[in-house]
Amino acid sequence: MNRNISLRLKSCTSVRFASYNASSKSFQKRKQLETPTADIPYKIGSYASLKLPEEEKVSGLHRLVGQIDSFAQLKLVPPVRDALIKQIKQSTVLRSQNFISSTKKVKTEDEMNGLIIRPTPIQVETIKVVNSIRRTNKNELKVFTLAAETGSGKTWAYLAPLFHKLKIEELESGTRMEKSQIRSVVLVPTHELVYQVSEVVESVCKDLDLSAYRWDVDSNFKDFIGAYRNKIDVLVTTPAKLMSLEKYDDVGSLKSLLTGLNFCVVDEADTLMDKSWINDTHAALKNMRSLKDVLFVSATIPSEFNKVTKKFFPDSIPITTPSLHRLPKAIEFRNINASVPPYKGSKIKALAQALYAIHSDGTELGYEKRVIVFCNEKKECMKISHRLETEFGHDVSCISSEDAVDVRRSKILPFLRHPQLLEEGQKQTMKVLVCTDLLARGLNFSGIRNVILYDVPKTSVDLVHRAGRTGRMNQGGRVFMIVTNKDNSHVKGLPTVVRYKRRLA
Ligand SMILES: Nc1ncnc2c1ncn2[C@@H]1O[C@H](COP(=O)(O)OP(=O)(O)OP(=O)(O)O)[C@@H](O)[C@H]1O
Repeated sequence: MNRNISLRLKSCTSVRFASYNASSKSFQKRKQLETPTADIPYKIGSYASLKLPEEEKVSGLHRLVGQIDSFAQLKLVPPVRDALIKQIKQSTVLRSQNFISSTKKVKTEDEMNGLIIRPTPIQVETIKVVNSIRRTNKNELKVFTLAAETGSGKTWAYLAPLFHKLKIEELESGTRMEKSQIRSVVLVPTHELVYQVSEVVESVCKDLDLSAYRWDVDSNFKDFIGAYRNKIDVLVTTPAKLMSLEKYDDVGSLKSLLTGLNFCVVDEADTLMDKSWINDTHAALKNMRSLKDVLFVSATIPSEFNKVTKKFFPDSIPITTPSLHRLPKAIEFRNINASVPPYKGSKIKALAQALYAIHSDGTELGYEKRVIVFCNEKKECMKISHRLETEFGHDVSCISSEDAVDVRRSKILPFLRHPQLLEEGQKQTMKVLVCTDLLARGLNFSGIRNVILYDVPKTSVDLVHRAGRTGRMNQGGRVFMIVTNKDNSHVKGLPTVVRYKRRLA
């Protein structure tokens, strides 16, 4: 960081995050709204954007969570269980703060080191329900809507039953398993997610002697068709990219290409079922005629998504966790009021000061710090990152949908991988990523400790996704939201809502 600027900032104010006058009327009013005991859902915008399934449909599942403490208690073929545990261990960051079952109070040394992996609530529920549904009609379509808080291990919640079913089918059909088919597909909204999910899928497929294929912008049709002729066990792609297969002469029709496809996951379903994506998602699903299991997976259930799934799949089975629509408990949430001195209404100054405070707060010792800044509008991102770089000397990357996919990937990578160790005696470094949440949705940023919301998110859905890039899998994280006096009391009350674990609506 530019030394002059950091000194100026330091002299302006000590590390300062806004506080409110506790005697003011608005404070008193807010206090009433935030009564910790009240389990009334808390709205961010002017209307409720989130919806919960009926209590009686999920209460039995919630009871299950306390009863199961090990993957061994869940119905999974042993190679799948072993591969799952191996992959999770490889991907864990900062082992000592890894997920440890809350039902078990005494932590052994292995647990403290992250060597014992226990299923998270959403993993318990999904594996139990999807793997145990007994079919009267073996070919009957079953649709599941699976929703749990961000960073709670939803990827493995759907991959475990998917791999389990693939292995069971193989055992049942022996050597009669047909070639030239796609057996399952995982649909995600962005190329970044195709990459992230397929990395996990590919590594597990190797252990399970299955084949994975990533059909993405940089894939080549000749390779794809070669893989298809040998059988693709898991295809990872976006709905639009899947539909693009229709344009190749060798394919004939997408329906025939997808004959034999039994299992489909629609990951980040709240995005893939919203109005800008639904046409592609719907078109892709319509081409899958032999589906037996469809899993819609999401961190939130927006009202619109709830309406659409109810309309198309009235018998869908909800699988949700007790903490759905609450921010992860490991998150500490604070507001920064940009209307007060020294910012005097300048959000960019408030942001620069927050970054400076994070940079010098003595946390993450020995590691490069990484901070993610979310804005509401694409065009704002460029402006903000430019000013942070030129006026305040920060090391900033800005993701834009106009960047080529590989450029975007290289910008995001330093934030996805584990934090880098600094060399002995090296001065603290810090990288900043400025983006909108669309490109960051679902990305498993590894060990990110600080997120800044430059703009107040427009809905609870946006808030959940953005804040959820930190505090993943019970690792601690801080979220700072820049507010102004113009924001309403509901917005200003969010830190208390998060502290008391109130549900968002
Ligand atoms: N049972 C477990 N114990 C410990 N770590 C786990 C477990 N299951 C998954 N993880 C790890 O937790 C991290 C977050 O998982 P994942 O990305 O699946 O979260 P998610 O619920 O899909 O989040 P989002 O809603 O943001 O997409 C990953 O690094 C994953 O390897």
